[in-house]
Amino acid sequence: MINGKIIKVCGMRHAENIQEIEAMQEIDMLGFIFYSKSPRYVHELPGYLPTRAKRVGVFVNEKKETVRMYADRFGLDYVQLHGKESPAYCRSLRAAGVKLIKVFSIADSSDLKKTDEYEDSCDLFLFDTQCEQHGGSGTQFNWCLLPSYQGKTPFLLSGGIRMESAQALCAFNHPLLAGYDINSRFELSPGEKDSERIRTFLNNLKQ
Ligand SMILES: O=C(O)c1ccccc1N[C@@H]1O[C@H](COP(=O)(O)O)[C@@H](O)[C@H]1O
Repeated sequence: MINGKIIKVCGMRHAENIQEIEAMQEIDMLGFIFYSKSPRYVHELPGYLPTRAKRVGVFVNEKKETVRMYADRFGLDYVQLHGKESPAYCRSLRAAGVKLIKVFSIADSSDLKKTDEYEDSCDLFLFDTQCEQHGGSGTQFNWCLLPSYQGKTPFLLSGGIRMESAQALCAFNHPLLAGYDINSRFELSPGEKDSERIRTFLNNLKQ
């Protein structure tokens, strides 16, 4: 955590890279993408999985049985849902013992209204940029829309966060901002994170 905010690094898949990134004690969550159309898709069990950082599995409109299978096989602490999953779908996975992050793609403030029916069904929301590929666009959305979020579920901020975003992130606040999720802007290649860039970003967040 940095300044009380969760730090999540998403799109991991190589054992050594996972170990290297997990060694940064500020990082709380590591994400694994189980969406086969993603360039970060995890097609085989990595030789190392995090033991300290929480494991987050990312899915898009997947069958519940498949999500449960991955949750068991990878020992997932959280599932992060980027598709059109319903509140009932979220509740039923949560009842099976996994924590739930529901993603909302934000293009205008009406998209924030969609969170209403998911209150009490999720542990965290995640606000991301609207894009065709469901996530990993590397593009930032307009954070100025977020003050109109008046729900009660804490949220992670995502979508195109990059090293240069640190100053703007420090200046941005919301009572329910729980943390930041970084992904494609910190890569050497899809699914391989650049530890130096991440280290610099974390240091900049501390200032
Ligand atoms: O990264 C992907 O390829 C991806 C594919 C499908 C769904 C989600 C995906 N990633 C998530 O997208 C957001 C934003 O990423 P970025 O910073 O814009 O690259 C993040 O939560 C990733 O977990």
